[in-house]
Amino acid sequence: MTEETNAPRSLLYLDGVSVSFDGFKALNSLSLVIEPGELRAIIGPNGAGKTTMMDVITGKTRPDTGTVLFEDTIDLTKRDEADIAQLGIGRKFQKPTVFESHTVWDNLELALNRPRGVYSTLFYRLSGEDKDRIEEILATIRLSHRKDELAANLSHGQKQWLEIGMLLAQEPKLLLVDEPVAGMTDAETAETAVLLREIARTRSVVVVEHDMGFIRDLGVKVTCLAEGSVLAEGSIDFVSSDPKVIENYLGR
Ligand SMILES: Nc1ncnc2c1ncn2[C@@H]1O[C@H](COP(=O)(O)OP(=O)(O)OP(=O)(O)O)[C@@H](O)[C@H]1O
Repeated sequence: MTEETNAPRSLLYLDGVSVSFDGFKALNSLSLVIEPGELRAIIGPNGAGKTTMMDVITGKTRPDTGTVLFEDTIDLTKRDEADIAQLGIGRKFQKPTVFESHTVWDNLELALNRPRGVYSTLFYRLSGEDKDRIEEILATIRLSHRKDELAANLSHGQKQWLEIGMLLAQEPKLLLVDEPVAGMTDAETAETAVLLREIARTRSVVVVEHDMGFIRDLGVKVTCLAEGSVLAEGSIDFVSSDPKVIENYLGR
């Protein structure tokens, strides 16, 4: 028995999820469970269904069959994309999309999850609490020393971190991150593993990556997808020594 009896058992629950495009099964009875506070790595060859899985979770694509539940009871297949974002699922696409002509600070301020509407937008003043939250995010994303810099002047890796920070400003319960380290320097890649582990102390994170060194650095449970379903799941050593994974992915 845990003390928090109301806490969800699974944050995200996918069971038997299938999606077809013109008869081709992009997802083929995919089942996956993410626990509250879990950091999970997803690997798999091109076309394995990783992006389609993210699209199903965020409501961009409707599954043909299967169950997709958030916090045990919320049926995500019945919600639209805006609803799902509001429920606390944030998604970081591969390319950074920050406001280049704004400062790092302003990018985070714009992303803060605060009441919207004409009145609140016109008369909104940043509270002390909001400022503290922005400072905290800046520290998490390693950009405190660059807060007054225009986002355009950041390195590619720093732009990725800033966008992660903008998602954190919305306090997601689940953060989906697509190939964050593509194009990063080795130092930025190593730092990103540390950063995501820190973020996962306060929320769940699902990260899709091809960079096996980075996946190893993360040191978390790995799911390998192939042909739209789970091929193998477990520690990186377990998954990377699985003959099916070697044949379908690592050995290619
Ligand atoms: N909107 C669509 N219409 C038709 N086919 C699609 C569509 N979206 C995805 N597919 C197909 O579904 C399969 C799975 O694609 P998906 O993008 O989910 O794979 P992935 O694992 O993310 O691959 P990658 O590592 O290359 O990003 C691919 O064969 C792809 O061509």
